[in-house]
Amino acid sequence: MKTQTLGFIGAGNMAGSLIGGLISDGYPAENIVVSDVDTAKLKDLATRFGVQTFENNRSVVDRSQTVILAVKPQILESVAREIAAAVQEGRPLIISIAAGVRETALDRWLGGNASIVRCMPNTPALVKTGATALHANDRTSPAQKSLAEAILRAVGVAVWVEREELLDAVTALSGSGPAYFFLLMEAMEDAATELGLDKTTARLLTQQTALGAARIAIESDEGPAELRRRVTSPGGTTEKAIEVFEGGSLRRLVLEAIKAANARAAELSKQLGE
Ligand SMILES: NC(=O)C1=CN([C@@H]2O[C@H](COP(=O)(O)OP(=O)(O)OC[C@H]3O[C@@H](n4cnc5c(N)ncnc54)[C@H](O)[C@@H]3O)[C@@H](O)[C@H]2O)C=CC1
Ligand SMILES: O=C(O)[C@@H]1CCC=N1
Repeated sequence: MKTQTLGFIGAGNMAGSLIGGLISDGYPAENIVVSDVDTAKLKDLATRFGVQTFENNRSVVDRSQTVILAVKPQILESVAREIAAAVQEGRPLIISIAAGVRETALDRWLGGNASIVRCMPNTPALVKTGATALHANDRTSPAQKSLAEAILRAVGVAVWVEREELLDAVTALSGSGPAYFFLLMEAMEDAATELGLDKTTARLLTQQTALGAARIAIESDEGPAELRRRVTSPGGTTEKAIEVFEGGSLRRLVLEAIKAANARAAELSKQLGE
């Protein structure tokens, strides 16, 4: 996989996260090409990672065995139509990371004969701790599926979903999910500073607590409910905090938030064409 040229159209947050993760996994920078309409974004990625950059999307498609479409969902149709003439039967393999854009719509915009893997990664790909779910259209060969999986697995975990619609749920869970944890971290930091800790100490303790909790959750055979119980001494401090969270319907709020993100993904797909 690392000998093939991998192209990115769109040099924003998610492209930067994937490229950073791939390069730290040993993907040669000279085999990564990137295009964007924003030259400052291209300069940033070239400086940070040493990748080759182009202002023309076709230049990336022409050079690549695999192209990752990393533009906003609303821009994807115009980009796909622009590169359609360069997309032949099954080549290059197209990987779309756009939220809420269906494979059938993308295939139509690309001229109707593309091998498409649609996936939903997340920004922790930058530190090789990404979580990605993938789905492929019928035209994608087993070798192309393995290639897409290898690319995403290089920057974290990668799982396949059976039905494409489930990518909306994945988007709501792990695509957007890092932001939910950051929100909780922000709130915890603010609370700690209100209790008198200085900002630096509050941040460090919050970050390490998040990391520690995630690592225990990953390494333990037990689920989060049991791990939580182990922190919660009867009559102690955690119990009081958990009572406040439960009393404030945190679970209902989380359910509503994730359902709202899921609904937005479905709405995007209706707006952008199915
Ligand atoms: N940011 C995130 O956490 C995640 C984002 N995604 C998906 O990734 C895609 C990109 O999102 P971000 O990186 O956050 O957006 P972004 O706004 O940071 O990056 C998009 C880039 O596309 C460029 N662009 C705009 N028009 C273009 C054109 N015609 N040709 C080439 N490049 C063009 C922009 O200049 C920008 O640099 C979206 O479809 C989003 O749904 C998926 C998973 C997570
Ligand atoms: O907020 C968004 O629409 C994108 C998709 C998942 C994360 N960021």
